[in-house]
Amino acid sequence: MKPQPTIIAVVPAAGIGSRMQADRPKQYLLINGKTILEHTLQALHSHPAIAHVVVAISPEDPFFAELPVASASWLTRIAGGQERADSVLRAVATLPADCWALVHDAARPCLSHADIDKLVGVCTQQEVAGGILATPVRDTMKRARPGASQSPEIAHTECRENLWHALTPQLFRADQLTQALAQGLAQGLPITDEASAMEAAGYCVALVDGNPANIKITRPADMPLAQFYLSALQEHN
Ligand SMILES: Nc1ccn([C@@H]2O[C@H](COP(=O)(O)OP(=O)(O)OP(=O)(O)O)[C@@H](O)[C@H]2O)c(=O)n1
Ligand SMILES: C[C@](O)(CO)[C@H](O)COP(=O)(O)O
Repeated sequence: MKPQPTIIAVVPAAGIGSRMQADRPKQYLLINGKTILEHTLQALHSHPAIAHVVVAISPEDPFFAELPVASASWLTRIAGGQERADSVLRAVATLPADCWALVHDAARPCLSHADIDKLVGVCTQQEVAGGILATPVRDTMKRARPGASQSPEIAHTECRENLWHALTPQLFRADQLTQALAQGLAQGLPITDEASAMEAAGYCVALVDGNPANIKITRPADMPLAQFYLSALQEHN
């Protein structure tokens, strides 16, 4: 049995939530009386394997300082960057090299402790550089013809065998992730999650079958679904 590593959660929360079309960044919208960000931070902080939380906040953000959690001793705020990967790199680069970074979107509040346990278990017991929560694709996948049409034509059907949706958290050693992110960004690669940087750097990354309720709140239609999942989750975490 490998020793349990020190795990620090990293929460990218410096986005503007443009697709949500709200009056504030989506991580500050309320569900059951708390902001989405507070739900996410609480889900991470309340897990016994997580030693500390680092949250990336936009330097122009006027909301975070008003949250009670802003003064928590278990939380460190750092300035986010232009893109999600920049925010994550800035946060992970502050971590001790030998700890593990558990990177989780602020926009995913419906995270269960069971899923964190599953991810940590695979990453500490399998011979992999790290892993990500993910769910196998269930639907037939279509590639659209390029164009700005609201209802584009189908170009072709993609093979969905071995195709997964990447979720978060994504768990890697802080030193390896820092180097992989910096290298991927310097090369101009499309780094939309931590695993894409680690893959580009040649590392082996595990797919860990996670709960599909762990949705990323992105558009207005996601809010009632997130409220349903959060209410169900709060009986278990
Ligand atoms: N420069 C950025 C951009 C995004 N994020 C964070 O990355 C997570 C996932 O990104 P996404 O869902 O795309 O959030 P936004 O970028 O805010 O949304 P949009 O693309 O609709 O503007 C979110 O918690 C967001 O706050 C970040 O920390 N720094
Ligand atoms: C990291 C992520 O949530 C995995 O699916 C996703 O890539 C974030 O993408 P976004 O466009 O930054 O929301």
